[in-house]
Amino acid sequence: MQPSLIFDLDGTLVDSLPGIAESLNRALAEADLPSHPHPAVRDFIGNGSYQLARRAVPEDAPDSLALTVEMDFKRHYATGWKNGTLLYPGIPELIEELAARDFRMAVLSNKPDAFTREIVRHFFPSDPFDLVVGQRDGSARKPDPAAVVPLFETWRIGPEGVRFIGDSTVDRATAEAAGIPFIGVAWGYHDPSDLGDRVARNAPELGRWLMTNATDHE
Ligand SMILES: O=C(O)COP(=O)(O)O
Ligand SMILES: [Mg+2]
Repeated sequence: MQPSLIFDLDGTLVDSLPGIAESLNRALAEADLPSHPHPAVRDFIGNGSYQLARRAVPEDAPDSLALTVEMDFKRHYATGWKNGTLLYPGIPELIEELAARDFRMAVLSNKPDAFTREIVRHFFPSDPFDLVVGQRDGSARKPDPAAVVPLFETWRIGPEGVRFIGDSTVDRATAEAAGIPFIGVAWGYHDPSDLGDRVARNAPELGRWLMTNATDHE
């Protein structure tokens, strides 16, 4: 039986850095704050939109300013993501092949839930995921292992039947805390050397690992 697969979104399925950086820098400009180049914004991504804003404003800025920048970021990103989000090479083919082989799949992101769903719907119109979960008020957020509970409930399985695929130390920590085997991807926003000993260099390699692993467990 194939394992069920949890995919991270930003930095794993899609390169969302250009759209995030553009919307964030517009929000910062509105608050008369300096903008950040893309490599800096890349390091702010991973813990959701509030942390994105918090890391982008001066360290001694009050939380109220970070909240304002977060709100304005979301306002710009509601339309801005469309011009600055791209699928990584090989990802649509990989997801299609996994779906054809009856892998059960989900997306778990720290991105706000509405954006997560909209982006997944846009890039994966065939609806290959059983569940798409983003960040909602009051819901558990990666690296809290409780974030994966809705997926276990949907699939009615425990961690041993699941694989977690992500680009960040946040994903790795979530998987480890939940007892799920983790596979890192080297093309995202974090140093691959921080992602453990299974880090795929490209989508075909990830596909081979996932499909071989499936056969191993049959
Ligand atoms: O937007 C973020 O901060 C992170 O999003 P991700 O969990 O899909 O990588
Ligand atoms: Mg990510």
